[in-house]
Amino acid sequence: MASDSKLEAIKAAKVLMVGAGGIGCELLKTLALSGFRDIHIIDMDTIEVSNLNRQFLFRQSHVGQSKAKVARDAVIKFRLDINITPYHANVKDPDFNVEFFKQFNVVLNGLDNLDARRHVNRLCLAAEVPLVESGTTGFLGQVTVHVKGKTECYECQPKPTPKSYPVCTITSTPLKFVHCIVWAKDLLFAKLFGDRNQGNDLNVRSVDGADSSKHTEDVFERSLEEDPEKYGRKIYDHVFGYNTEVALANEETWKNRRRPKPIYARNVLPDKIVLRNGNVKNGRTEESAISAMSSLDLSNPQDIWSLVENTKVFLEAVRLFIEKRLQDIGNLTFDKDDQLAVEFVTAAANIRAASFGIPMHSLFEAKGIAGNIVHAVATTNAIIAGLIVIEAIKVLQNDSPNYRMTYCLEHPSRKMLLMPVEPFEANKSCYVCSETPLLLEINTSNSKLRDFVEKIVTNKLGMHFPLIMHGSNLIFEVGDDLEVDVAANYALNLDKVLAELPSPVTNGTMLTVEDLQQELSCNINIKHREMFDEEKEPDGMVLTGWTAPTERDSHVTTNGESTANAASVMEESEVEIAPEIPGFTSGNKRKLSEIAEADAQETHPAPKNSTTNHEAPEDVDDEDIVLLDKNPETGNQKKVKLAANC
Ligand SMILES: Nc1ncnc2c1ncn2[C@@H]1O[C@H](COP(=O)(O)OP(=O)(O)OP(=O)(O)O)[C@@H](O)[C@H]1O
Ligand SMILES: [Zn+2]
Repeated sequence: MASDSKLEAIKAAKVLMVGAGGIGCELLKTLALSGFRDIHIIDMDTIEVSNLNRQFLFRQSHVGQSKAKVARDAVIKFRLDINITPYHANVKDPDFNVEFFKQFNVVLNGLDNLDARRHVNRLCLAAEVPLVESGTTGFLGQVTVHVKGKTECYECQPKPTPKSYPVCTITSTPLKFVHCIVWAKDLLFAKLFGDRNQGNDLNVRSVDGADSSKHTEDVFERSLEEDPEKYGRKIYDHVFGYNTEVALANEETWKNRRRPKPIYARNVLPDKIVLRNGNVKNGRTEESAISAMSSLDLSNPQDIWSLVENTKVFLEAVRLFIEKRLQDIGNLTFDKDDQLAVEFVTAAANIRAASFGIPMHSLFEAKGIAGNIVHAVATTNAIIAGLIVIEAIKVLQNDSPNYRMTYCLEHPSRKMLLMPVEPFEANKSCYVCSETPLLLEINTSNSKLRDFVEKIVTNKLGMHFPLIMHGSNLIFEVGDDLEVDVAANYALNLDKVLAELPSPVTNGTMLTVEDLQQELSCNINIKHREMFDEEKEPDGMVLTGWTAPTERDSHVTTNGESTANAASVMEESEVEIAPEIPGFTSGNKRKLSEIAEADAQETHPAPKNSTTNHEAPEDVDDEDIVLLDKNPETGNQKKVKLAANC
C-alpha cells in the first residue's frame, strides 16, 4: 500500500508516455492501476495483427487503428475517472516541442528505436523534465533514470548501433552464416530487386583487385522476353559459380582459408523446374500468398533445405518476382515480413554457405537472423513496466538517493533476476548534456557539405532540423518556412566542398551545429586530414569527443538502429566491449551516492571504482553490454547485457 505522500505525488502528476507498444500497453495499465490520473500518450503507429499476442489492450477488431487511441479507450473502460490524452503522432513532430514537454512532471519511454529515444532525451533535458527510459529484448530488459543535474543523460553512454562487417568478409570471405545472410540480403537481393542505381559491390574483390564488374553488369540486365528461370540460372551461375572461380584465382586469399567451391545451377539442377503446384494462379495474386515454398510444396519453415531445394527456391523466387511482382522490382528493400523476399534470401544465403563450407539453416532461422528478430516476451515487458512506475514515483518524490537503473537478466545472478544499480553521474564529455566541443577530422578540400550534413549531423548527432553556422555566417539550415531563394542557396551549398563554401571551412574552423527543436547546440572543431582508411573509416571522416557507439547486428553499413541479433548468431567472439571514452572510463564512473558523499565532504571526491551491491553475471555472451564498476578483488569489470528495444 502506497504511503500518503506517494499517493499525493501520483495523483498530482502529469505524465507523458511515449510508445504504446509492448512496454507501453503494460505501462499504461500499471500507471492507471497505480492511481495516476493524468496520462498523455504519443504513438505514431497503428495496430498490426502481430502486436496482438502481447499488446493486450488491443483486439483483432482494432487492427489498423491508432495504438494511442485504442490503448486509451481500453484503459478508460476500467478507470472511468482518469484522463488519458492520446496523440496518434510521431514524437519528433514539431508540435511536441520544449514547451509541450515542460507541462509534464515525468516522461516515460516505451520506444523501440534509438532515434526517437535520443530525441526525447534532448527534449527532456531542454525542458528539464525527468525521463525514465526502458527497453526489452526477449528476456532482457532495463529501466534507467535520467534527471538533469543529477544523473547521466540517455546519451552519456555509448549506445549499440548496427554491427558492421568488413566489406571483404561479406563479399569474398564469409566465415559464418550471418555473413551469407548479409550478402544475400544487402547485396544480392538489393542488386536484383532494389534500386539499381545504388552502389553495390557484388563483384569478387580480392587482394590483387580482380574484378568482375563488366561481366556483372551484363548478367544483371534482363531483356523483357528472357525466360525468368533462364535469367535466374544466369544470376545463379554468375554469383555462385563465376565469381567464386574469379576469387579462387587469387591464391593469396586462400593461403590460410578454406577454399570455396564454385556452384553452377546446371550441376545441381540439370532440368528445368516442372513442379509448380502451389497457389499461384494466373491473374492477380495477393502479395502475401506469392511463395516459392508453396509452389514447391515445401511446407515446414523449420526444415533445412538441401542444396537442390535451395536452388529450386532461388530460381522459383526469381520467377515469381518477375512474373507476379514486376512492379516491385527496382523499389524493394528487404522486409522480414515479405515471404518471398525471405525465401529468396534464405536460399541465396544457404547456397553461398554451401559453397564456403558453412552449415546451412532453415528459413525460420534465416528469417530471424535477416530480420534481427528476438522474440518479444510479454512477461519481460510487464516487469519493465512495473519498474518504470516504481522509478517514476521516486522521481515525482524527488527521492534521488533511491533512484535505480534496473537490469532484468536472463539467468539469476546471486539468485536475483533483477539487478538494481545506482545511476551514474553525467559524462563530462557528452556533447548532449555538457558543452564539450567535438572534433571532426575531415578532408576539407574534397568533402562536400552534404557529406557533413548526412554523415555527421543527421546520422551521428541525430539532429532533424539542423542549423549550421560558421561564426555568424549561416551555412545551412533545414526548415519548412525558408524563403525560396534562401533554400536554393542552401541547396547550392550542399554540393560545394567545405573549403569552397562562401564562408570556407578549413583546418581550424569551428562550426556550431544547432537543432532548434531539440534545443541542442554543439561546437565542432574541424581538423583537415588528407587520407582515410576505406575499411576502418568508411565515412571518410572521423568524429571524436562523441561517445562512439558499440556495434552490433548484421548490416554492411553502420547506420540506424535495430534490435539485437537472433540468439543463434550471438557468439562469444562477437562480443565487443564498449570503447573507452577519453576521460570517461566506465569503471571510473561515479554513482550518485558518491557525488553526494563528495558534496558532503566538499573537498575530495569519494573513492572511485567502488563496487555495486549486486554481482553481474560474468558469462556475458551477448553483444550488448553495459560495463559497471570494477570488482576490487578481481579487478574485473562487471558486465550486464543491455536490452536494445522491444
Ligand atoms: N518516433 C516515434 N513517435 C511515436 N511513437 C513511436 C516512435 N518510434 C516508435 N514509436 C512507437 O513505439 C512503440 C514501440 O513498441 P514495440 O517495441 O512493441 O514495437 P511494435 O512496433 O509494436 O512491435 P514489433 O516491432 O515487435 O512489431 C511502437 O508502438 C511505435 O509505434
Ligand atoms: Zn549526456
